Amino acid sequence: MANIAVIGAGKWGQALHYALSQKQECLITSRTKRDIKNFVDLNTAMQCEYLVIAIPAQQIRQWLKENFSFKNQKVLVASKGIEASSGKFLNEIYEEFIPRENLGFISGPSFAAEVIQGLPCALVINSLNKSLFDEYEKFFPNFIKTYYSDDVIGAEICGAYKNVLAIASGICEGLNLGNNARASLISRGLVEMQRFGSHFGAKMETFIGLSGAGDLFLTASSELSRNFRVGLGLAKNRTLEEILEELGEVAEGVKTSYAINSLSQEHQIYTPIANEVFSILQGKNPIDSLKDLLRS
Ligand SMILES: NC(=O)c1ccc[n+]([C@@H]2O[C@H](COP(=O)([O-])OP(=O)(O)OC[C@H]3O[C@@H](n4cnc5c(N)ncnc54)[C@H](O)[C@@H]3O)[C@@H](O)[C@H]2O)c1
Ligand SMILES: O=P(O)(O)OC[C@H](O)CO
Repeated sequence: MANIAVIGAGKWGQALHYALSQKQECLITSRTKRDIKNFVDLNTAMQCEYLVIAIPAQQIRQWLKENFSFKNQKVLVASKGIEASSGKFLNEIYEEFIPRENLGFISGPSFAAEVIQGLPCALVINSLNKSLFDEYEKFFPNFIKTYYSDDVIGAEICGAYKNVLAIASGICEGLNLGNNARASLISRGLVEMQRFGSHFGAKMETFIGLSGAGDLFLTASSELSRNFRVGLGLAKNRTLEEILEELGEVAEGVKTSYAINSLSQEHQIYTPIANEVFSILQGKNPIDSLKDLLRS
């Protein structure tokens, strides 16, 4: 009988299901039935001791309220984002439903499209409970190297913030600003997200590791990133509605930029790149944003 299940059968849920099926049977469930091996209904999945939850950040609170009842499950959160309506980090939302010692958060550079092909990758499992890492580590296949960190807030901020910076990088690419501009944007973005993170207690080392620089470099330099593609579309003056409709998948950086904009105002944190992404999403011309960034 399988003891591990993935909840959410989008791109990342399916890739994690593929990876976690290499060494043991792994169940998967979703709102709509899918033709995937070991697809089960939600109730069956919820009987598992280990649950990997891969649904978009903005839907998590509602999903937990409607579907989750705690029976000592050990939960690995696979989403990357900050709740826009409240500015809450995912660990704060999850802790309203699940004790923190039963929670872990995945971070690091990991395009689902590559994981589902079994290409090598390295991930971090972040938890205040090291034994949760020890238990989950055994489930991962040989092509994924797992690292442990207890910096839950640092990993979360990296995973969420880099999506906003990937939108900025896509805009930079779409405007043909060149390699120098992109390298400057990415490195100043790294400094910016570290400044934001340290305000909330994140550790410096997290930003220079897989969760920070690793995921930022990946997402901000490839068209495989949905967030990067949102930026490309914005640079071509396409509307956000058109871009998201064509994407057909979640681009967490959009709503996360709203959350960062409010949090940075509330806590007086200097976040110029994220603020410009927010303004562009509100209709500001990207060229005006560029001029303002160069002046600030
Ligand atoms: N795709 C990747 O490469 C990747 C890698 C790492 C992390 N992530 C993160 O994983 C999360 C999911 O991304 P994805 O790529 O699977 O997105 P996706 O758009 O491919 O799929 C999202 C899934 O969530 C489900 N969903 C949407 N609203 C829901 C709700 N209210 N209740 C239950 N399920 C709901 C959808 O049915 C869909 O199956 C995001 O936070 C993303 O940042 C994605
Ligand atoms: O396609 P994106 O932009 O959602 O990025 C996917 C992953 O977070 C990369 O690690």
